[in-house]
Amino acid sequence: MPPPATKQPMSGLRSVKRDFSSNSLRPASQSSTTSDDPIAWEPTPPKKLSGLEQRLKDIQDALNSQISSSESTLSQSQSQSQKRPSTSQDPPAKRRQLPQSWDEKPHALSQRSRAAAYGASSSSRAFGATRQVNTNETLVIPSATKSSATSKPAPVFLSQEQTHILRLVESGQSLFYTGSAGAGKSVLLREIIKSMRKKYLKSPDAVAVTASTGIAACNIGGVTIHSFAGIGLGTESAEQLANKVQKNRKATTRWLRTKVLIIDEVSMVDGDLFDKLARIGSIIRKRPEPFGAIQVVVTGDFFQLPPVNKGSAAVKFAFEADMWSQTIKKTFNLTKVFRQRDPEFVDMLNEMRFGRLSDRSIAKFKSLSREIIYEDGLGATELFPRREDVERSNTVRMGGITGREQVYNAYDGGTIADLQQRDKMLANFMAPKRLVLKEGAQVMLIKNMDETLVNGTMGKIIGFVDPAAALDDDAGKPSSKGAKEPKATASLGSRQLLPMVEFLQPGGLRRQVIIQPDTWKVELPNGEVQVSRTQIPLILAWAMSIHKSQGQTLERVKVDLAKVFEKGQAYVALSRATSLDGLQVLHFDPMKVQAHPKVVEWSKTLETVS
Ligand SMILES: Nc1ncnc2c1ncn2[C@@H]1O[C@H](COP(=O)(O)OP(=O)(O)OP(=O)(O)O)[C@@H](O)[C@H]1O
Repeated sequence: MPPPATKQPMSGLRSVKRDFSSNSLRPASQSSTTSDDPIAWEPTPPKKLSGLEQRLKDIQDALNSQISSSESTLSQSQSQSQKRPSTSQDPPAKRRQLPQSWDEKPHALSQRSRAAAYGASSSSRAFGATRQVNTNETLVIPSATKSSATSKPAPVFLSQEQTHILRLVESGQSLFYTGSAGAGKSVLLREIIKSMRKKYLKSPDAVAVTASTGIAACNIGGVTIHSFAGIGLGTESAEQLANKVQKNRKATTRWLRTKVLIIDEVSMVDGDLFDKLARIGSIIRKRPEPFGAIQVVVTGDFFQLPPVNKGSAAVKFAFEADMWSQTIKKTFNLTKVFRQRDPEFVDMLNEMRFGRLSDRSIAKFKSLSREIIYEDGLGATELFPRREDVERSNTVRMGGITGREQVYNAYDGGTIADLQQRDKMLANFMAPKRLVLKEGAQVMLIKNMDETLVNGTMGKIIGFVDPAAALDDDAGKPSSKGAKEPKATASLGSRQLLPMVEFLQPGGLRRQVIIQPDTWKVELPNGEVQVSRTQIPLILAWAMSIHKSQGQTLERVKVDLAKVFEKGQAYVALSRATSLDGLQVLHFDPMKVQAHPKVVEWSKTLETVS
């Protein structure tokens, strides 16, 4: 029998590919210690591995090989079907030795901490105890038992649609591209930024990377559009703002040197602001064209979060700006959805995006109120509209575990002198100023580390490692290169314990990693670092704000729609999930998932070309 035809997950109006012209658009310590000292890490890690970093790498490598060997032990005692089939071509297993100090401290610690982290479970599986609950109202997701140090997902290749847009940008076209949540807008944007920076290699400040909000800007390594433009809050008229910019040498230079202006998350850019920016560009660059003839590349999804409302004034979207159609010469809609593979879920989300839910989808969303038990012990991330709810939820969960605790205070830097503005900008970083971690805490990685450890990967703290002690045990011994490295700790600064996390990867694979601090920067196109933060790239992940979740891909999501108040919020929250099985929705109400009428109307004016 031929296999049933599989449906390709596509975004809304998926039978058509849109390519519309502007004309059609309307305008580890031994005891329970808590360290609270600031971390004195250097903001920029050295390229060459220092002695300490090399030691951490050795520990990590040894840990990886240990995971592999423990997996084979586990496999033997379990079903043969879980074994990786071995072939005669398999290379012999390479045995790595843990440094002596690791055996004495972190490894022993890791055994203890697992017991603490996973409660009564004596299972050798790291992710929690199993629960034999399976009723009609409960979904039980069994835990996988595999471990992995090196699992690699397929590399991402741009789709034809994405490549086409990239080529147009490379040819100098000003354009806007959109697409539903998970259609690969951010992936494409990263390629566009890379390519544009390569194109203007000799004048790095020619490429201005901006976004509507600080969080979105941080996600793409750029600045807010306000910051780029040098307009403060931007409340004055375009002429007054241009005057202000002209008095600011740095801001004027930025406007003059920019050849490509990238604006991400445009749904949150106010229409009046768009017009003002277009006009300021003309004035500063003394060119009549909008933005003074800078190539403008805009992306975002107007069905997601709208501009922040100014009091009682009606929302004005960027596509309503007078200058929109004069600036944007081509508009594209990415039609293939990557985040969700299940066509039913993709269709449900698209119906929600357009505010046209079928009875079937409503019934399906309502059925998602069931409890989900993840037997590997990693729960869903609950998404809340308000930050206070996020903090309360994470604090309550932290209070419920008894593992050892470590406090990491971020090291902040940058050129901004205005303390209020600096604090505001720092608050946009995903990394908090003060990060409290505990053994057993559910965490999310907030940096891409490699192909499998990416922003959004979930895990649990299984212990804290003292890398400096590991080095001291060998102090005075020659390094692999023969040189003594007694001062290697200087590259990391303090002797603070580093968290060891067991991450859960696609397919249930587990991976243990020691997490080192990382640095986030808000950088102007000329390389000036306005603010920077060095912190451990982890956040507590029992709860997260919907605002911060924008742009994220999450496997386990819980949303209580009773708390959602803004149009687009429900769509953003629910579309973070990769599957229906990993999504719990409480108080589903079709009224809560309305699309903004202006956006629905606007989307109808878009010309479609097959
Ligand atoms: N060409 C591609 N091939 C395979 N996977 C892709 C491709 N493009 C994007 N993805 C994957 O799809 C997921 C969603 O991508 P991305 O975050 O870029 O979507 P988005 O349109 O920006 O979503 P949102 O609007 O929700 O922020 C990511 O996991 C990403 O790795």
